[in-house]
Amino acid sequence: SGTSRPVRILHHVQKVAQYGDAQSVLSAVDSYCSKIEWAMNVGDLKGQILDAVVLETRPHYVLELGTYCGYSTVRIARLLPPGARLFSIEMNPQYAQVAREIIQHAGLDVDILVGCTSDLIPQLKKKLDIEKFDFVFIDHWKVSYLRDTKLLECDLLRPGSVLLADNVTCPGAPDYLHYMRTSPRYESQYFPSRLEYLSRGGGGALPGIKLLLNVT
Ligand SMILES: O=C(NCCCOCn1ccc2cnccc21)c1cc(-c2ccc(F)cc2)cc(O)c1O
Ligand SMILES: [Mg+2]
Repeated sequence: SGTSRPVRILHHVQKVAQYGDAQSVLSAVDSYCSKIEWAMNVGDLKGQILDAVVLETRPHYVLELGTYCGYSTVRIARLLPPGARLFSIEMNPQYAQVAREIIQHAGLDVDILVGCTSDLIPQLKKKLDIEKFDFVFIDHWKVSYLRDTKLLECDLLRPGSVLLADNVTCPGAPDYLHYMRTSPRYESQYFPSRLEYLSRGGGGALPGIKLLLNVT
């Protein structure tokens, strides 16, 4: 098909979600990805963990690594107090544009930075007039989690900053997981969950088989 999966998700959101209503945007993405085609959004089950951590942290400066369609970006932004700033890094310009339109449909204001984390993170201090990030959501290349966390440690984190990472067991970020569990700099907590959109809601391709085909 001509369009990309994120574009098909955007069209669904624009068709069924109420403009300015973040919850209806999240529900539209979740119903599309449960019933029509799987996509790698953090999803509603893990999204509830994300919500709880954001609410507990009450962050003012937030960084997200891996925007994709902007689903987790909307999840985070809808819970931030006015004046808080959310920056999200996406390397794929097409995905970044879809995310901007989904975030706009939710009535939220987020800065999407297009590029690779390894290039952008060292520039953030200078580029953005911010001191430190209070909360970081990590959901990009699993092989880059540890390297980018160490880049963040060079002066973008403070005592009490919270990092939350998706997929540390599936697909997995074993080096990151080991580092966070053994480094004296961090208190680590593991939230057991399930891969997004796998509980069969009926309809749509059986995601397990499709996913395995994709993975192989
Ligand atoms: O791969 C995943 N996410 C990453 C996307 C690329 O991110 C690239 N990327 C985005 C900004 C950015 C900035 N710098 C460098 C790379 C940068 C990802 C994959 C799965 C998954 C699970 C099971 C399967 F069978 C197949 C896939 C699930 C997830 O929840 C994920 O998040
Ligand atoms: Mg993920």
